[in-house]
Amino acid sequence: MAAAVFHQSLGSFVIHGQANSTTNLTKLNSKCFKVEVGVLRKKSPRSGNMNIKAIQASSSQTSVFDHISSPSINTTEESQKKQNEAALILIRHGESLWNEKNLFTGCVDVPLTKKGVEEAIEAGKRISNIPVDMIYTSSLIRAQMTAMLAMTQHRRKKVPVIVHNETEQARVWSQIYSEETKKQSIPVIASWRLNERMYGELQGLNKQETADRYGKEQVHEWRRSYDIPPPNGESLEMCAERAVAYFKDQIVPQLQSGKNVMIAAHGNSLRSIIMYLDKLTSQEVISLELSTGIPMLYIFKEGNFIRRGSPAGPSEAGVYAYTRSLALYRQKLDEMLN
Ligand SMILES: O=C(O)[C@@H](CO)OP(=O)(O)O
Repeated sequence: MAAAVFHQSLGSFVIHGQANSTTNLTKLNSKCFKVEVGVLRKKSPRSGNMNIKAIQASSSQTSVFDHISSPSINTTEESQKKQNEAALILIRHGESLWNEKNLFTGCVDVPLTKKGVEEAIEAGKRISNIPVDMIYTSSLIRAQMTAMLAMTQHRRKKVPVIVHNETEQARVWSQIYSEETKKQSIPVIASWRLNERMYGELQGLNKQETADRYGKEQVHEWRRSYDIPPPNGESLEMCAERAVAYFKDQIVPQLQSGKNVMIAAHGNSLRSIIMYLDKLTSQEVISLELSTGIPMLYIFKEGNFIRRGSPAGPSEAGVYAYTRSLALYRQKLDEMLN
């Protein structure tokens, strides 16, 4: 079960899955207290001012999430733009073979473990009622596997199709010649800018052995500080320069046009994006931990990102109560599929 936890003393929070997960490095102490998933009022003043009832009452617009076949719920691109509302799902990849071995991975391209595959499928179940129009992944296989496995669970059953624009030939050779087939597809765009932070000379080293050798504090600084890079690697700040820039340049315009977006990426590239979305300070981001395979939902509305936390299940009431659009989308899926 996912939970978001405030760290009272630091005023920041962690997002984690199983308490005993090997990838969850967060130690919860007595100063931490749980809050309802997705209601991070303290760190999200924009969302903190709203309660669910108020939001239900205020969201009387027509749906922006509807690309399913019923004509009664289709909206034009123009009205989507006007409404300016879209879902944003972030997923850290499932456990990789090097997570399992406790090795620094960074930009080394290793696949998921069996547990990672299961985590990705579970993540997919949790978001199976949330609309997805575009998928962004890093160029690394663990993020791409996660996105594809998660989408096998989506109730809408659109087909994720990797966009190949790396050369003109690749672009031409991967064309789809049916408008109907295109409509039933979800473009998947892979970019190295969403890759894990490049871990430099730590890549391939065992995390425990490195801590034994250089000291726990030094290794924690390399792993979690904002601006201290590991030897010949990227600091979180350097990672943010490419990942957040990509998010702002490529992904925000899609959200602004009403497209619902899923991003499958990595612990640190997502930490940098969440730092931007939640306006965390460089001190607060130190305590931000993401477990493997836990989806997190934001609503983009009127230029703001409103954190909705992690859907614990495909029908979690809180998620759907939040916007009329999401509730309608889910209802239409129920009607279509039942
Ligand atoms: O090894 C890595 O690439 C990352 C993510 O698994 O590790 P860390 O938790 O140290 O940032």
